[in-house]
Order: sequence, then structure tokens, then C-alpha cells
Amino acid sequence: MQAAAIPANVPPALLDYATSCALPTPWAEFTLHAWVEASTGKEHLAMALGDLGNGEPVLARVHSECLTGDVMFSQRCDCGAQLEGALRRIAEEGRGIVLYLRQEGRGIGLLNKIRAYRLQEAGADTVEANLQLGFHADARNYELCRPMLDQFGITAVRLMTNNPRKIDALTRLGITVTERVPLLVNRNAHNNSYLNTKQAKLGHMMAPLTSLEQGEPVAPATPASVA
Ligand SMILES: Nc1nc2c(ncn2[C@@H]2O[C@H](COP(=O)(O)OP(=O)(O)OP(=O)(O)O)[C@@H](O)[C@H]2O)c(=O)[nH]1
Ligand SMILES: [Zn+2]
Repeated sequence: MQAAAIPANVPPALLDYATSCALPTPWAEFTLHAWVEASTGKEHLAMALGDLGNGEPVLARVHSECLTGDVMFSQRCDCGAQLEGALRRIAEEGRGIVLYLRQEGRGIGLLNKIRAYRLQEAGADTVEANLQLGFHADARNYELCRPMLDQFGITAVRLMTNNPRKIDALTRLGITVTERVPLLVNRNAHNNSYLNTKQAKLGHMMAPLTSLEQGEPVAPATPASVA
């Protein structure tokens, strides 16, 4: 039997909701939700805590995948500490959500991020490395956030980020960002110039630290805390 044709005026779903489970963490027991992106088959995730659909703005983080930082403890970036900081803060408040988007390497993928790191070892900064590889400085897209937030009836968020593009993107998607909650964690000798480049070239809202010079002793990975 032939499948019924989808009427031309109905946009195709970006995401299919798949399933959920309890996810105990050191800070709280979250609920892990999973979706499948229709066009790529990628699995996107959310960690949710508390009553999210009661109309109060939700403490939220939109986190882009960083395997090296989130899983392998890399100090080249601040991603792992930001993820931990966001989860801790949500646990403290007892309510909130982390959207975990599978757009590794600012959207260029893991292998290309590793290639970009090699170029950075040869002197390029994080933006120049992407451009040398033929990519945009930031190839991410946040449109999936809308159906993910819709799942919980979330229309307004207090967004944990230093990245103005995320605020713009959510606003353009019709989500009200009532507050930006800064997320400044784990600046160290390995990621200091990376963070300075994000501020200078990508518009991130974070003060540059000039006192951390290359070759200085590396600060131990501090427990994540939200500034
Ligand atoms: N191409 C590239 N990607 C990187 C590099 N360092 C980290 N990333 C990626 O950058 C992204 C960082 O994601 P987020 O922490 O959510 O976003 P952000 O733009 O830093 O904004 P906030 O953390 O919200 O302030 C992840 O996808 C990382 O994999 C790099 O040197 N090159
Ligand atoms: Zn990272």
C-alpha cells in the first residue's frame, strides 16, 4: 500500500521524539530525553529537572557536543566545565534543562575539529583554523531547540551562556530569553587564548585574562562553578 502523501503546506518534522529514562548524576536525578533528527539521523538529547511547563522562565543551557571536552577532560576548551556547571546550577535550583545538541566542533564534526586543533598547534587561532579548512568560523544551527523546548511547553528561558548568537537564535525561534546567566568556568593556561579569541572574534561575553601566559604553570581543573 502506498503511504499517504504529505500535504505541501505541512512542513516536515525536524525531529522525532524517541524515548526517555531516569539519569542519576552526582548533582540530581535528571530525566534524559532523546530525539532523532530526521535529515541526519543524529540523536539529540535533553537533561531535564523539575516542572518545566508551568510558565515560569526555565534555567536552560544549549550545549554543543564537545567529545574532547565533555568526555575526555580536555583543557583546550571550557566545554566540560560549562556542562558540569550548568547541571550543578540546575540541581541547586531544582528546575531546568540542558539541551545537548550533536553539533561537534561548532558544527564541523569531530575529525575536522581535530584537524583544526593541529592547525592551532601550528599557530592559527580557533577561527582562522576553521577558515583554513574551508568552513565558517561557526557552522552551528539552533533550529532544533524549538521543537525540543516545545516538547515541555517551554516558551521562556534564563539562558546560561556567554555566546550572544545563542540568545539571538533562540529569540528568532520565538523563545523569550528573560535573562543571560554567565557561565565562566575553568579558564586555564591551555584555553586562555582560545577563550580570548572567542571574545574578540565571535563576540563572546567574557573578560580577557592577559596574565595567563603560555608556559605558565597550568591551573588545576577547578570544580565547576557558575559565575
Ligand atoms: N571548530 C572548533 N570547534 C571547537 C573548538 N573548541 C571547541 N569547539 C567546539 O565549540 C563548541 C562549543 O560549544 P558551546 O560551549 O555550547 O558554545 P559556545 O559558543 O562556547 O557558547 P557558550 O559556552 O554557551 O558560552 C563545541 O561544539 C566544541 O566541540 C575549536 O578549536 N575548533
Ligand atoms: Zn570543547
